[in-house]
Amino acid sequence: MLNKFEDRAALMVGLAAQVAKDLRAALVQKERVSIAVPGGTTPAPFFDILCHEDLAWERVDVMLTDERFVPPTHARSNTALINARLITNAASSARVVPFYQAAERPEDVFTEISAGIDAALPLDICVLGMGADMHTASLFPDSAELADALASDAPVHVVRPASQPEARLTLTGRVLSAAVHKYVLIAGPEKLQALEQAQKVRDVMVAPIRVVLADPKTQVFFAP
Ligand SMILES: O=C(O)[C@H](O)[C@@H](O)[C@H](O)[C@H](O)COP(=O)(O)O
Repeated sequence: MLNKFEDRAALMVGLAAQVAKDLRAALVQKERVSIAVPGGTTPAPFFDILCHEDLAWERVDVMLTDERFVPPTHARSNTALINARLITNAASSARVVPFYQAAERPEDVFTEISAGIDAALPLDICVLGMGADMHTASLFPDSAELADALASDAPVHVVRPASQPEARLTLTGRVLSAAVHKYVLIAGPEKLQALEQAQKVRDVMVAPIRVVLADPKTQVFFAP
């Protein structure tokens, strides 16, 4: 389902209201609730609104959908992004599930990070971004590891997409598609065009966003 908003401010308010509603409903049913959120340049205004929602954040596990394997001091760190913009104000008591640990290579800390993520699964809510190349999380069409990252039984996978400057850790296709509530947050005409293309393409290797688009319950939140 496509939820179109008149502008980006309304988009971010609309998605924050939906996610807060889902969190509150899940918190009535479960002791702990888990949510995965994207990095990148789009979601920060969404985080700025969601972080003020009055709910039992101390019972919420927050994780990324993917992380560039760079330290939190790095300008491209998604961990730094959510620590600054989401894990603050009312949401400061949420528990962040680590996606980064200092190491030469992500493979060196994979077991520990994977175990921490696994303990917080299945996801109650997953908010995903999407690139103009129809990637989502760090499931990129130009990644030699894509087939394994889609099929893996592990919760995360190390990928080294040709188009990206650093190695990445991404939630696997299985984890993303198993989330109870799935949302895709996109803005701008280029992303809408990519979405329309992804809905025509049947091959998840060409359009990795199909890991969630294939589920008719997935909701897309869009503004021009
Ligand atoms: O690490 C990342 O970059 C994100 O998690 C990634 O999956 C992002 O959602 C898309 O690349 C869209 O990024 P933009 O929002 O910057 O267009």
